[in-house]
Amino acid sequence: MIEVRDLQVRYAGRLVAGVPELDVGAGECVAIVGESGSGKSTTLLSLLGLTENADISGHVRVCGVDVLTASPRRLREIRGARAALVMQSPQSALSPATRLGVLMRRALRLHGVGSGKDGRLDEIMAESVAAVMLDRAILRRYPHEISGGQAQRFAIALAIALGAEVILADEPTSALDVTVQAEVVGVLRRLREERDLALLLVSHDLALVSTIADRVLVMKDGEVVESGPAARVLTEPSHPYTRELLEALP
Ligand SMILES: Nc1ncnc2c1ncn2[C@@H]1O[C@H](COP(=O)(O)OP(=O)(O)OP(=O)(O)O)[C@@H](O)[C@H]1O
Repeated sequence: MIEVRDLQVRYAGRLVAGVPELDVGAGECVAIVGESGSGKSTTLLSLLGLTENADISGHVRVCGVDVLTASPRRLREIRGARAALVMQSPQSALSPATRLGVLMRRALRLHGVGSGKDGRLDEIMAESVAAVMLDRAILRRYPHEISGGQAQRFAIALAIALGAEVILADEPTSALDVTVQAEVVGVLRRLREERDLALLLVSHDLALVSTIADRVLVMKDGEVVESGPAARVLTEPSHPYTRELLEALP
């Protein structure tokens, strides 16, 4: 689903993200961890061709599309629909005067989901909301009427309704309190298993990562300093920086 080789992202000549190798298959979860400014978000955004003004080299394939050479049209086809980005505070990205149901319906129509005469649109919306354990009544609410955890789950529901095969999540739970974080992670974990989603997660929260990721990439100052199975990296880190991150855990 995601295949990265020798990715280098530079701003004004400075290397801000260098990733030699990153693969995420269907049903897998890979996490990128590291301190603020280490290049995690830049890596994630570059996978959808969303790093404006950056010089990018290497090979990036997402859902079969060669991202670095694809036309804007081809990129628009995978963005949102096949590969969805879930950000830290999705509420701010939602139009404030539009009910969530209207917003979801528009997004689905835009991508041609549930179109035709079979009237599947309502069914798809109801199914996706149920899949993230939200009450259907949420579709009648406005963005300011829902909590951060609900907004996060709605963003995931939207991705599912659109038929996403890949979810790229940037600090999906860091704005939430601990109980709600666990709920959102639980939803992601279940969906990954039930729907074979490929999940790439950016987080500075190693405790969270240990509960969901199969593999971990540790980034520092724009470079991957360590990578491997989560169980190994998080228990027997080989790089001093990873040890530092682990020691900083409460
Ligand atoms: N559009 C841009 N133009 C110039 N520099 C940028 C741009 N976007 C990011 N950077 C720089 O790239 C580096 C990596 O930033 P990035 O946001 O990827 O880090 P991060 O690890 O995700 O940090 P955080 O956890 O704080 O989001 C930073 O030094 C940042 O200032």
